[in-house]
Amino acid sequence: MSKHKNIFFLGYSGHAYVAIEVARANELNVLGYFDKLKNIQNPFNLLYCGIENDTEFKKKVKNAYVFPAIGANNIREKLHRLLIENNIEQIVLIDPSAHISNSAVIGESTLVNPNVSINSLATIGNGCIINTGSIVEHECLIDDYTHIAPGAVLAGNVKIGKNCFIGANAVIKQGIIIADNVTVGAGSVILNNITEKGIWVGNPAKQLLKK
Ligand SMILES: CC(=O)SCCNC(=O)CCNC(=O)[C@H](O)C(C)(C)COP(=O)(O)OP(=O)(O)OC[C@H]1O[C@@H](n2cnc3c(N)ncnc32)[C@H](O)[C@@H]1OP(=O)(O)O
Repeated sequence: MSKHKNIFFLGYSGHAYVAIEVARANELNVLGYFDKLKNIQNPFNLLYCGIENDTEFKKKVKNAYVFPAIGANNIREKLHRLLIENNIEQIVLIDPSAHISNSAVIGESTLVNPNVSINSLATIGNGCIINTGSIVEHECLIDDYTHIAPGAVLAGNVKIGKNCFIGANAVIKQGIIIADNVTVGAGSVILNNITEKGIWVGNPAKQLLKK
């Protein structure tokens, strides 16, 4: 049972659209959004509430959750830190179609999209995105602000650092450890540990070194 019935969003574009629908699937009432600019398309007819760092922000979001719904890991991290600094109520948004083991732990302000599976004893940090249809197997550890894109598969005991992006349909072999700030390309297959930040692509994945 959620403590509040209402929620505001930080950000209102593609990624937020999915998060808003997940919130509604959890019977939360979406009151509006904060962003730098008003979204002209406004597909969900939401109220524009201004920017999140004005002096009235805390007052405006009283008695509601606030969810940082920005795809870029570094911006989502900033917004999550703003929520902590202002002692604002956070929530984990999990689509009802996701399978979450009772022994899994999921941090605040993380979004779990439709048809995800998170298995036994997996631990997921704060402000992560576990995107549509991805699989997080037993005992995986995913650190804060990491995005697991649609269809990616993390086999058992995989450890992924902070601020990583694991591309759509990537596969990470069991037991692999990935450092902070790593990007894995769409469809790539990781068979060895990645110990430094950078971009890895292909099968088996190799570091992408820009010319
Ligand atoms: C709901 C959502 O939409 S969530 C978002 C889901 N999106 C994704 O998963 C996309 C993930 N992004 C990628 O795969 C990107 O291609 C990245 C981040 C790996 C690389 O992007 P860039 O740095 O712009 O690389 P760029 O496109 O210049 O390609 C550089 C080289 O890497 C190769 N390459 C790029 N991506 C991949 C990949 N996924 N697998 C294999 N090779 C790749 C390119 O073919 C190119 O090779 P070349 O130099 O021999 O021609």
